[in-house]
Amino acid sequence: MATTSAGASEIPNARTPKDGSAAPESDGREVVFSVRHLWKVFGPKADRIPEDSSVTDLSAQELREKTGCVAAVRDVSFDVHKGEVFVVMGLSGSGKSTLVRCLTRLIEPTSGELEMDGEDVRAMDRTALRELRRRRAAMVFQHFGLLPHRSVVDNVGYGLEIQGVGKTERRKKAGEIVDKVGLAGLEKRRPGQLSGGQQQRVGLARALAVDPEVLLFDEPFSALDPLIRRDMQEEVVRLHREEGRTMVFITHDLAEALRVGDRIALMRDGQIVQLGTPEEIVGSPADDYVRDFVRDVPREQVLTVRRAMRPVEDGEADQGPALGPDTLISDAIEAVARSGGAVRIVDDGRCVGIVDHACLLNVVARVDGPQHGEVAA
Ligand SMILES: Nc1ncnc2c1ncn2[C@@H]1O[C@H](COP(=O)(O)OP(=O)(O)OP(=O)(O)O)[C@@H](O)[C@H]1O
Repeated sequence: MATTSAGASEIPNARTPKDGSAAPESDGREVVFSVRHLWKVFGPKADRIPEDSSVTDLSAQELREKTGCVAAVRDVSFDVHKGEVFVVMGLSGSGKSTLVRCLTRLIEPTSGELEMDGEDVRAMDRTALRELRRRRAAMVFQHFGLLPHRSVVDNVGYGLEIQGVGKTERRKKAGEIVDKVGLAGLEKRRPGQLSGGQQQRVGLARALAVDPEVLLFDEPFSALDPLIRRDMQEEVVRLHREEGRTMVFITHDLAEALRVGDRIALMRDGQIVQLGTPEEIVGSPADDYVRDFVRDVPREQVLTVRRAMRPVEDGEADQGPALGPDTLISDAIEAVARSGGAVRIVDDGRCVGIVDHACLLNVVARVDGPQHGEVAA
């Protein structure tokens, strides 16, 4: 795959044909949620909208004027892979919350296919749905909904209580999770005696206590001040690294999306305009909207040397310092500055490219040099 084309051919398109021929590829990875042609329409005769080809291509505003309906989610298809942090990002009103609530049918989809672990979620009865929400895909909300008269440890154990787990076992398990999220020593406090960040940790701990396969976060940190927010983002990344739990994370904050996401689905007017890794979104924006969105991102902190390296010339393959192909441009800049010359990019013992001052600067300055895209990763 050429470095600059990364993502373009892999981006699952939100508006895939009805026959599913362009359904997203999962690269052989295990799929937790599989979503195909999902629609959620609010308004009169909403269920007719996805079927009616005379209105499905209208803009959000035209659709509203013509039908009185809002298509909060429009023909969206994607997979969430096991063990990834899948971020749903977009401006206010783009459909993030509606889409994620559709995954566990907290909002009932209008049409489309929806599976979790191969099971048809739309066909589930009330009992199966309750089980899904309680044990399999737990939601962490922005307003954490803690019980004010209960202690931290009892709030954390609440989900276990609902499951009928006995008090001793509940307290033991809740105590372990309290430690895990950095609340040790605060077990007996009431939520009102905690800071916003600590309360959010309790909310997170409560979701973790039931050991769900997937954690769904709805803008969990947007009410927190920036430093605590940063702390919580690191907490999520740490938990994810240690446990490999699958997470779906809604945010309208690009920096947050880039920090926590393995892949990001960028939404606009109910559609996914681009789905890719942070590097693909920042390095190969799908259209002007995405380009505008990522314009102020410090590219050197997101892009790797794969996008900067030039072909190896005679005599360069065996000498000089080496870096891995996943090294961030910012780290490579430091390495090149220290070495005073070119640095080899070595993958699996093989020199696959070279970075020097010029090609690193080209990426930072958004100049596509002649080497750009010519080196196979
Ligand atoms: N119950 C409803 N009835 C009618 N329209 C709705 C309803 N819920 C959401 N919408 C509309 O659907 C669109 C998507 O809303 P949604 O809340 O999913 O967006 P969002 O990206 O999560 O926004 P925010 O970041 O502000 O929470 C918006 O235009 C919203 O007004």
